[in-house]
Amino acid sequence: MEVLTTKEMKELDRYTCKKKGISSLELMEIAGEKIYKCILKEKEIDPVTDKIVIISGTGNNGGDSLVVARHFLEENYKNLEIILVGNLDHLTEETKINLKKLKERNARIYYFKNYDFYKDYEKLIKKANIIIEGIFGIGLNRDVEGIYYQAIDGINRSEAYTISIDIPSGIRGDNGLIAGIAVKADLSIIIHTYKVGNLLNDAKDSHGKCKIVDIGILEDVFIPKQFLLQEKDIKNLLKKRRHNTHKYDYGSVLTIGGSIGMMGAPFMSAYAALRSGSGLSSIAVYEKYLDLIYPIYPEIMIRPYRKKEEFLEILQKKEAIAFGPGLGRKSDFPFYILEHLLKVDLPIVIDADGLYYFKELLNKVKKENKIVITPHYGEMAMLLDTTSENIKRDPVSAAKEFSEKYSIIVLLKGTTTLIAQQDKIYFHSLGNPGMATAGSGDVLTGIVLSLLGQRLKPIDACKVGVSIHSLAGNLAAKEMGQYSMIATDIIKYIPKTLKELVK
Ligand SMILES: NC(=O)C1=CN([C@@H]2O[C@H](COP(=O)(O)OP(=O)(O)OC[C@H]3O[C@@H](n4cnc5c(N)ncnc54)[C@H](OP(=O)(O)O)[C@@H]3O)[C@@H](O)[C@H]2O)[C@@H](O)CC1
Ligand SMILES: [K+]
Repeated sequence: MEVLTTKEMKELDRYTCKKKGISSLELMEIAGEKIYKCILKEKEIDPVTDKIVIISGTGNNGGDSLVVARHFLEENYKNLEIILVGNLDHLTEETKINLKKLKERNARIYYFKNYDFYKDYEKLIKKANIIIEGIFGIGLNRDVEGIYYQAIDGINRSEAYTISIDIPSGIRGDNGLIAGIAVKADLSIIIHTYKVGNLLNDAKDSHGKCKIVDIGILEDVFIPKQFLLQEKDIKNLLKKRRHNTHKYDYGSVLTIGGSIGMMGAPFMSAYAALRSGSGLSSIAVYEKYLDLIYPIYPEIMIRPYRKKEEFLEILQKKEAIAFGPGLGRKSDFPFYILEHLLKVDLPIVIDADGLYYFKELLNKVKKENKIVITPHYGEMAMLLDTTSENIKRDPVSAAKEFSEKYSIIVLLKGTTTLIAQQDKIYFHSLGNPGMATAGSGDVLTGIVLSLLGQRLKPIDACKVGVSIHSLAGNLAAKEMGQYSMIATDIIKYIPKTLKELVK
């Protein structure tokens, strides 16, 4: 399923109208009807006892909500009030026409034009047990203030079941950030497909359940570049094992990492790799730190190195490398190691402190390198010499531009994780907030490492890797709860996840 920018969505609206020979009013009519039907499918509403308030803005999102209102009215829903928020001079043509149609049907319409109306607004909302809001859609272009702020605040104070049209009002369509305040919906009915703002940053905390409605948008000349990853997209990428195989067929993988106080990180990566199917999994650790290791997992080999020759020896027969978990930033040796790794033809996943060394060696990256980097927003900001706030504002461009510039895959971790391969972006949105816990990233690194070692293409290793990580994380959250789950719990549920995925 593709993910659109707001600009692309608007262009497709226009294109569809032109190609089908319909007006944007007619397209709004289709949207309104589909939204109305979707509401009734999702929520049982009694025409006599339920109290519905529909809150409309002056733009076309409001227009959609007014069409919905008309359908309720025509189907004899008795307790229906409509509140129009904003200056009537700003009504779009389509919204103006739909308002007129409601007036002709004697709908109960109220106007929230200034602060004086707030008390009445509160009263109306208090009575409602269902709110449908179309204050702002993807046309939101600045912070929410004044009566708009009050309108949204009122909705959030009420206990009514809240339905947002296209996107909860106050969420920015292109980055999912809250513009001062945003509706907290129970259900969001998204028109045509996900827009970027339906997925990133604050989106998940405001949308509630998401439903998509098809309004017949035409995409015949549109080449999508952004996609939402779904379970079906990764299902066939992992094959059943053949009998006539041995451990080297599943890859011998190596995690390079560990330093004082951070020995758990490479262990989690190496162990997650084993649980994800690697034939052999080793840790390369600087000899100085050897005494700090307590070998908790007997299946993992520990390979100390002191000099370059010893390190080269360890690399033999390895299929893939993870560079960075718990590596620290105190020594220069990792520079030499990474410099060497960039010269040999091995897939490599770079995470955590490894990214700090990688930044210094960016000029040595070659097109033929198979590199995956797995930064979170803070690490992406470090790589781009900017702030996390800037990355939040436009994570898609940050990941895309970095991937394009260095011909590497950027797996940018967040509430929705992005995987950028040049100009193509995959959104992955299945995890849960319990996964924001120490070592969770090391586990992801280990899973991706394992899949690279099993010779999946780097892009597929990322797609499958984030999916295994989140699905295992969701199982961990189910049993341990989001507060208590820890990174090793995610590893614990990799087996169950893989059993489901490879059938
Ligand atoms: N064919 C169609 O037309 C179809 C349309 N569709 C629907 O249209 C929606 C997009 O509609 P839209 O572009 O009219 O903008 P919308 O989201 O309603 O915003 C309203 C206006 O508010 C203003 N404004 C912005 N920020 C503000 C702020 N902070 N505080 C105060 N005012 C602010 C700004 O106007 P401005 O003041 O900048 O002139 C903006 O234009 C889309 O989400 C979908 O629901 C679909 O049904 C498909 C068919
Ligand atoms: K809305």
